[in-house]
Amino acid sequence: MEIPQPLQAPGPIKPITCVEMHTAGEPTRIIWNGIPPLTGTLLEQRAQAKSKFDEFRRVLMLEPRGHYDMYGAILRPETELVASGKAHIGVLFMHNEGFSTMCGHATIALGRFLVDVDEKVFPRRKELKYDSKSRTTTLNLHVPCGVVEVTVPTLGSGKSDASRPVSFVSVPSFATAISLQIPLPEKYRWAELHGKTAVTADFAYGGAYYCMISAEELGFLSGLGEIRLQDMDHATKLLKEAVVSNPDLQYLTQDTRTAEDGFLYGIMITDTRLGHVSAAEGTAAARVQLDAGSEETGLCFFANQQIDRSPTGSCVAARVALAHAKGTLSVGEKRIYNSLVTRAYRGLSGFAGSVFDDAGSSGGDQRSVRVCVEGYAYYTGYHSFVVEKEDGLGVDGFSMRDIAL
Ligand SMILES: O=C(O)[C@H]1NCC[C@@H]1O
Repeated sequence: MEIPQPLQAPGPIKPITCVEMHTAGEPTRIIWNGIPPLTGTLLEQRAQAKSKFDEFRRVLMLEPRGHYDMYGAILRPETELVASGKAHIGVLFMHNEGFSTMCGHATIALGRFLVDVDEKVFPRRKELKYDSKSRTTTLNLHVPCGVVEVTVPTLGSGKSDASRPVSFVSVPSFATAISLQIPLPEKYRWAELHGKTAVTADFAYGGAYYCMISAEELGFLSGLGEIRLQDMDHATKLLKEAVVSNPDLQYLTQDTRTAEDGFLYGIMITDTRLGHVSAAEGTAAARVQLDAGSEETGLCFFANQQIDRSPTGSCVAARVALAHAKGTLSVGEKRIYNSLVTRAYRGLSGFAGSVFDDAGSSGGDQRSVRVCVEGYAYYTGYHSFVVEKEDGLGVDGFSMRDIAL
């Protein structure tokens, strides 16, 4: 793929150049040029991005260049694991509130992008191995939670093949609590509870920490069949606050390499009653399908109540680890995870998730499994962003939601 040249904008403006993709409807703004100087290990680079250059995130994620639900990936060609040969390239993930530890949908998009670009953008591109039997290229991506192995379908020309799914193998993933009662002090209760003072939920890690709760348990008795976004936003926000503020529940998110990464990233509302949808039921004919035995739908609120359009790859890893811990998904068995978008638009495909291997058997944590997540990503365009010096808004991105809600 030809990478476009940055705009030659007037004045002392540094253009930021991005390629745009979507994975199951969720955007990834891949930033490859105009990135501020970040040095050291990947986590040190993330700390500098947070403390010194937060305007870089705000200007690209928030309005008028982004929107409340925008997602970004910053390429980091130099990291400690790239230097030691354990990874080919690093990446930092960002969203409306800050930086995340892992992102599956962006990993799927990055897989295609990194196979398609040249050494100018991806210095170690030449080191990637092409397997002619499976017609795939594999690469190791250094993400804040560790290293994920990405397998990208590749055409004879060396470019990525959009007609087959990209897959990645997650970092060791595990359930942290099954059917846990979460007490809800009065200030954390919402209308649909109708007097209930606690809810039951599951917790799991898939590179980031998630809480899984059924729509019914939240009080939405029609499940995700009736989508009440604002009410679900309110309920998940309160539930997250109830978990995060409860000292007895801190252990649920404290099992990571760094204390900074042990936080509850998202609430996934599940609905197992919404099983398979035939192509005829969707709004578009199915073009791509992943084969799997079972299928379920979810809606994920993450970061500052951002809504994932995709089935949330890192949460698929968490959900597969959870299903395995519950004994409902055996090694190698595939399950399809839909988002509301992939359920509605059957021209898109959900993510397939399966237990890849038992991380415990290779010397890791006994409870952990590595999960294989598969999905499709597509290019949507490219941007060269500028900020003119006369622009009164400067680099202060805003969100209409903060003003209006
Ligand atoms: O697919 C994922 O894992 C992500 N999508 C947005 C929120 C998560 O980081």
